[in-house]
Amino acid sequence: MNLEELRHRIDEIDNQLLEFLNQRMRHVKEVGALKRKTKSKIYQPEREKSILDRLEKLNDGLLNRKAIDAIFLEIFSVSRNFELPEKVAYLGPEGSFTHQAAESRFGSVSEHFPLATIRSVFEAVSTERASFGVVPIENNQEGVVSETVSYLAKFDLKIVAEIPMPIHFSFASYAEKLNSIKKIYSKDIAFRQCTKFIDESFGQQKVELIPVNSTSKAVKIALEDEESAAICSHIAATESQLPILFENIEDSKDNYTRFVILGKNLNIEPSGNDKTTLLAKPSDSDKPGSLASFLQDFHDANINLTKIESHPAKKGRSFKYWFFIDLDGHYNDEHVNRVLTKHKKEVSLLGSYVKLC
Ligand SMILES: O=C(O)C(=O)C[C@]1(C(=O)O)C=C[C@@H](O)C=C1
Repeated sequence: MNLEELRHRIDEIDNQLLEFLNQRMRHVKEVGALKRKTKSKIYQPEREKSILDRLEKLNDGLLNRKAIDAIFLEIFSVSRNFELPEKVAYLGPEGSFTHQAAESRFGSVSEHFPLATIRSVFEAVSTERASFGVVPIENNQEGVVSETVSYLAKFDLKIVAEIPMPIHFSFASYAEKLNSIKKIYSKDIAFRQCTKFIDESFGQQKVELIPVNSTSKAVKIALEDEESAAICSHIAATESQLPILFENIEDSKDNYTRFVILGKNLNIEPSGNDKTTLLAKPSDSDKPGSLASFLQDFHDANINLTKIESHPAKKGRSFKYWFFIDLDGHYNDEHVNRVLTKHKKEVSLLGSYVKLC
């Protein structure tokens, strides 16, 4: 087939795709109407995951799982916006890794808006200015984002989904040669995570590393000054059209950040592969063995705790700690529910959601 014939075929397939997508949206609108009547929630990540899993199994063509996810997550996003326009607050600024994470899950049709602090994302969801909020909760090189954990304890919000995302840094600048660069701007965490690249590229050369509040801010400064560069996200450099000189300059290729989606409701159905997050404040925590006996109940119920981190309770002058716990399973699973009910006075349930990492 020549180019013209191939394009003709593609056009015909696109026409059919459009017709099918419109058919799909008609059903989605009916689902939306049903949900309004029964007051059930629009975003159902466990249903989306089961569609993606089914399509992956069914698929015998060229598309891989990543491609299927990219296409269908965008379709789900359009669907949800048909049912009810979605507003998503994220920890900004625009071009931050949290922005990238939010768009990867909510698609580009949803309205995303950046907020300057983690606290303001929590407030936006609490006051229903946003239907969902996206914040980072931990990085596998740096540990937990304790601000997020503190606000999970303070606000009455739930984790409705998690987004694990590989963190890649780009090196962007208008400079034509590396040796004309005198200053590099970035967040201090990014400098820490790109030390090999900086040492190897600028070991002999005098270059100033200047920490700023965000990698997007670093891009803005580097746009104005050809003798400077930014270490930033891919999205931040490309949106501002700052040329990327090197990609993936991070020391560890296994650098992942886990983001969480915050919502107001807990009612996410079990998917069969779920994670539950809790904040535990074991009573009598001053007594020897109280934490051990609390944990023993999880062990006895055959519940796998995948994380336990102590977190300052920030109550008065005392040095009391709470425990931030992740476990395998859903709060509706019989064995999980039994232990949570036994400890209901000591435990705040932060959410059960599809396990992705
Ligand atoms: O099945 C539903 O509950 C829908 O609202 C439809 C749909 C979809 O597009 O397939 C859209 C949003 C939900 O998050 C899950 C699935």
